[in-house]
Amino acid sequence: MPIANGNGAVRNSHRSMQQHAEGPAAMLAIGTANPTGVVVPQDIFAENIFRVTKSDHLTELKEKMKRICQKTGIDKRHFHLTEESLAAHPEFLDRQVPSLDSRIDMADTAVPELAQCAAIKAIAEWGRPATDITHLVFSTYSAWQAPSFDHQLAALLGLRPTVCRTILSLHGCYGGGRALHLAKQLAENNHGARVLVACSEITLVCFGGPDGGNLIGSALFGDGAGAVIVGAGPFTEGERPIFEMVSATQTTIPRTEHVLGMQVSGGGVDFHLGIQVPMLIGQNIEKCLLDAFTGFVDDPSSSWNDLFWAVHPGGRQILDNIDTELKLEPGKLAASRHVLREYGNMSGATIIFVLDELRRRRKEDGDNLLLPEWGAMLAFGPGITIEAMLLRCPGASPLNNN
Ligand SMILES: CC(C)(COP(=O)(O)OP(=O)(O)OC[C@H]1O[C@@H](n2cnc3c(N)ncnc32)[C@H](O)[C@@H]1OP(=O)(O)O)[C@@H](O)C(=O)NCCC(=O)NCCSC(=O)/C=C/c1ccc(O)cc1
Repeated sequence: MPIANGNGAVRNSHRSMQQHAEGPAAMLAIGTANPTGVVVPQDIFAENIFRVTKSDHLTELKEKMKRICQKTGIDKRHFHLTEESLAAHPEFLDRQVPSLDSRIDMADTAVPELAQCAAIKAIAEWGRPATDITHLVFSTYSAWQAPSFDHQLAALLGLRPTVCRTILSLHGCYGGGRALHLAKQLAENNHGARVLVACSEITLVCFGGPDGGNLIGSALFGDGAGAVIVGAGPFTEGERPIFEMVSATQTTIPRTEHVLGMQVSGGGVDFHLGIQVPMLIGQNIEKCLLDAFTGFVDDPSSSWNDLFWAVHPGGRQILDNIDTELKLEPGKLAASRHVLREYGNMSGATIIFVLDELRRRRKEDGDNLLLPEWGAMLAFGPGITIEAMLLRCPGASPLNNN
């Protein structure tokens, strides 16, 4: 029973949850998933999208789409939307025809189910029952109703009724970074908390026939979901921190709100990716990193190559500009480029794939040999907003702080 104290504040029986945790939060398990139905190789994407949207007569636009696809650094992408479901929803092809309701109907099942696939893998790796999860943070650009996907995912996974749910909507590509940042704060401020982060992104809400404005997004975005279990010490036997989440910041680049964004209309979600996005991110990235890491790393700017890097691969040009601005050695962004190549830009979920790929490479090479001890995680999206996190790979030895 809650008990009011003298100041009117409330003490409840879960006293331990009100205490701070020990040490920084850490990622304890990671899972990812993609729709299995449709995999489109990038070299036939232009032919494919113009055919299925009955746009073959737009020959100049199609040639431009081919040019863009060749520059993306993407080999293939996974999609939920099949040609059969498109045939059943011809309204998806024409932005002028109302289609938001049908898109929401389809997303209502597809988004939480894909999140469930990723979360089941993360929970299995974590090794504890789903009912031990105390908080859920769900991020997606497809949430348009309440109760929402956080509620559905909690039911699908059998989380306890007291799980504290939060849904982040429309953060776009920095949604995964924002969700992890929030999970860090929740885990560190609630003793014993175990936070499930889930990001599930399915392009069906923004799918449309090619027009002058949506070529870039259409050439880049793919479908995927990622899940991470976040917790801080004391760790239970069997819990193994993968990446410690040492410090985190969010920065908005001033006067760039018009450059990158999305807009809901009766015809679905339109996105706008300004041509200046890669340049703006490149120009601002070092200052943002210095703000995030000063005080935690000695003279961080002298040592960008001493870090491992988990960067959201928003587009090939963005990765190239970060390489150039930070003078990174070849291969520093290999995990990001790998994820971009294999899956495209899955918006907020992508950063979780990059973290998973980094830890896979670390494992393959024998714990900690390939990766430096300290690393940087970066995610960007509308705002332009940059989420930065300083990560640390703990030693390979088992951790048991009980
Ligand atoms: C791979 C790209 C697309 C092309 O490579 P390139 O080296 O710049 O190649 P080119 O300079 O030869 O450009 C090819 C063509 O594309 C055109 N183009 C080149 N960027 C553009 C352009 N943003 N516009 C419109 N034409 C262009 C360019 O003008 C050119 O046209 P053309 O001369 O007719 O062949 C490259 O520019 C690139 O990586 N751009 C970054 C893309 C980008 O902003 N990504 C989003 C980052 S933020 C994020 O991840 C998600 C946000 C999000 C938001 C909403 C959501 O719903 C979900 C998510």
